[in-house]
Amino acid sequence: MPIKESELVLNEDGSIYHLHLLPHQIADTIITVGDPERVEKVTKHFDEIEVKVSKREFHTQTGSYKGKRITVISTGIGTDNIDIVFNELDALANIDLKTREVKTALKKLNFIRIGTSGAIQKDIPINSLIATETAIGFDSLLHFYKSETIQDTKIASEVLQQLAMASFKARPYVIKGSKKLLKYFSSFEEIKTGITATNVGFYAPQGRVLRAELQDEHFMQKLSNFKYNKQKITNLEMETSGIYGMSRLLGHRAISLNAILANRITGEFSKNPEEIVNQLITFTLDKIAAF
Ligand SMILES: O=P(O)(O)O[C@H]1O[C@H](CO)[C@@H](O)[C@H]1O
Ligand SMILES: O=c1cc[nH]c(=O)[nH]1
Repeated sequence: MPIKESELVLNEDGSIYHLHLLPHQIADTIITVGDPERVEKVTKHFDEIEVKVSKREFHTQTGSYKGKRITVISTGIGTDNIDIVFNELDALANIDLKTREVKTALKKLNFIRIGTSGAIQKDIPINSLIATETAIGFDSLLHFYKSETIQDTKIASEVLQQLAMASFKARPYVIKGSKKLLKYFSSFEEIKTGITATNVGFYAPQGRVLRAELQDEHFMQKLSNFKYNKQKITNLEMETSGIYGMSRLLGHRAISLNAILANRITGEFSKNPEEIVNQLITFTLDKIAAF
């Protein structure tokens, strides 16, 4: 059955609705970044760029780095955008946009997030790098998909219990990244592995107070005290759970690489965020080229 026009939405030129891309414009290896301006900071290292398309916060460039074809796309902030970006990239790879039928041979894409994050353990320094082994989602994106079989419900129940979360908040879900990509990227000494918590905002959802009061003033303390099999939650950001969830649902591989800009326990913020983000960019590109 062809997918209806209201579900698989295409623009007049046949491109996919929000990303405005055509199937041949994406590579099998895709770097996601939050900030649209970070796309060029990655592709300035490329040997050549063949595609440049921008719509809303979704800026895409495809080209090659040391002979490897790579797409770089900005997602903007949050797992709501991840829902759009991952469904549309998967559609470009795995749905025939002319017949509107799912292809019989499905492609497995490799997703690598180059993002920024805040550490919630004292011993994780600012300007260090963390590869996410396990993501804890405080957003509710995955609950809207049939996803029970891909979730780690044991860790999720522990989170619910140890954090004593109010029942009106979304139930946390837990998803692992790609074992293969984690093994590869964490084999380099520049990067450590960790458990990343993803939440729906930068302020109260990450325990920050400017003027508005927190519903649960102990949330951050409970998050940094959380323990599962001696492992602690290392860092907080806003996309990884969605990226891991959508990748698993759609049969792709994903790894989230985080440049630590803030340490929420010591109260420090990087004096030169650009420098550590650039280090993560060159680290990632070189490792992708050698993969
Ligand atoms: O630097 P990016 O990749 O956007 O990632 C982090 O920074 C943003 C918040 O400042 C959120 O998107 C968070 O996940
Ligand atoms: O503390 C931080 C730093 C970067 N990005 C986040 O989401 N949180």
